[in-house]
Amino acid sequence: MKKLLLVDDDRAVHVLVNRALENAGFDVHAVTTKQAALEAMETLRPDVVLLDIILPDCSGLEAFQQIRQRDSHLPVIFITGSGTSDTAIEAMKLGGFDYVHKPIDLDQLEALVERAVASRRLATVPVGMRDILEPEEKGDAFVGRCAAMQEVFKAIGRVAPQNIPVLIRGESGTGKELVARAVFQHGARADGPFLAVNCAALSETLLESELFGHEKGSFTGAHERRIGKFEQCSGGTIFLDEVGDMTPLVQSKVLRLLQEQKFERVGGNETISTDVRIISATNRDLEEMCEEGEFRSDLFYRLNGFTINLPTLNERGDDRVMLFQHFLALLNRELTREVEGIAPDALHLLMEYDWPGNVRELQSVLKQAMLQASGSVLMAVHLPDYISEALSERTSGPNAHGKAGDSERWSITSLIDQHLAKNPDNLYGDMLAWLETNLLSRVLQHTKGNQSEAARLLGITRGSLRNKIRSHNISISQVVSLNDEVDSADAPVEEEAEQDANEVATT
Ligand SMILES: Nc1ncnc2c1ncn2[C@@H]1O[C@H](COP(=O)(O)OP(=O)(O)OP(=O)(O)O)[C@@H](O)[C@H]1O
Repeated sequence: MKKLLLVDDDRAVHVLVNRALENAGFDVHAVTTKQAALEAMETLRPDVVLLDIILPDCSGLEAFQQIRQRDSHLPVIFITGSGTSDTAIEAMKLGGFDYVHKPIDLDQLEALVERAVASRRLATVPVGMRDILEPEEKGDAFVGRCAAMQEVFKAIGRVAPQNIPVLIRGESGTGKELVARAVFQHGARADGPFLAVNCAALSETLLESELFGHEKGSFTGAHERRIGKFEQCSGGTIFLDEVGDMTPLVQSKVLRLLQEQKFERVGGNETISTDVRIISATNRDLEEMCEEGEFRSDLFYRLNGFTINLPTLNERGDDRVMLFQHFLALLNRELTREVEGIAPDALHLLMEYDWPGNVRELQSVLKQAMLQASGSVLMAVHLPDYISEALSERTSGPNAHGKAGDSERWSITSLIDQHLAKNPDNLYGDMLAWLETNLLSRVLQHTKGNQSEAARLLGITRGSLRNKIRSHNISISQVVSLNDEVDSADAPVEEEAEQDANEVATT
């Protein structure tokens, strides 16, 4: 259970917060003084603190500093009354997580404490880059024994102590966030703050304000000054996830920050100095984006002080078996089950499957299978149907489902119905992956493997098409060879398909 320490001398706030957060799974421990808070920290070991800015025995700021001396990564959210914003801003500059005003908006509070707990987890739960952690060890295991993963671990060890920006690249679900946490935890700034921002999750205005802060009145809704993550995180590390999704405006501001470690808040004139290390991650083809003018190449070079490339799950050989064991052990604990192994038929399917969603998909498939299974062994029937369907589709060729007689089986509605009947928990992702694979295969077949023409028809860039082909593991030569209409007159086009296929294989 997540533990929240509330420090406020107003007992009405105790009742309110308790009522709001216990439903969200928080154990709320309320005290009224700084002294009681410091004592509770020893026994309770809270995940987050909610601290009134004015306390009977000292100021909230003084209490904050003493709390942080005891636990430098503990997120502290301030509660402020009217007229105390300046003190709250001061606290943010010292590393406070955020603040809420009285009367407290309980929905906002719940969202904030959830984010604070997630942020603490990123900074403090150790990432063990060894084999599987023993169940009693606390932490997240970063499983990997294959050569490519050993290179990743070595790279983390080499670059973590240097104060240079690190760019982590890899398809979705390959473990980029785990790498970012490991770089931070093994770095010289491990005692400093670690904040993560997902650049794809916010609009341009909100992202700009989240990163750089804003002055009161700088845009509609900016009712007061706000401190941004770069200011809040001085002396620490910031993780910019999905960095390829930043707009040109935000890109130029981040570039200046990287060059000068200086910036202005949105709507402000004061130049603020900071000292942050940037770790960024993306699954996008930044080189292609630079060529297309979508990403600044000077920013790309600055972010890319050192690159760590994560292999796809398919490239990890027997690591997949280790990951099956690892997640079975974790899921046994989470679901209080005692599944001991995987039957040969299920293992065969799991080893043959392409895993477009990488480790995250593997985790979700095993969970779905465990929920289906009642005994101590996972069998093929417990796996989601799309795993065996993807394999039979691969053997019979992607155009097989266009044949007469198969139309009912492959109609989108019936496919959705089949999945719905199994009470899925990732139908959106599964269906999109299925649809995208079929769409791309069909169009590539139509263009006889010509990727430029396929990209034009699809209305996407060639780089984006190439990324999708790679992430769905589509073999262009196989798609083209299935086309009955390919004849000898198409030889030059086939050559291009071959060249494209090689390009996919080597990028
Ligand atoms: N090698 C690994 N060992 C154990 N768990 C892993 C490994 N790689 C990834 N995971 C787990 O898989 C899930 C997805 O990993 P993560 O969020 O780091 O991927 P990501 O590359 O950042 O994905 P995205 O690009 O979609 O944000 C997480 O639960 C993570 O703990």
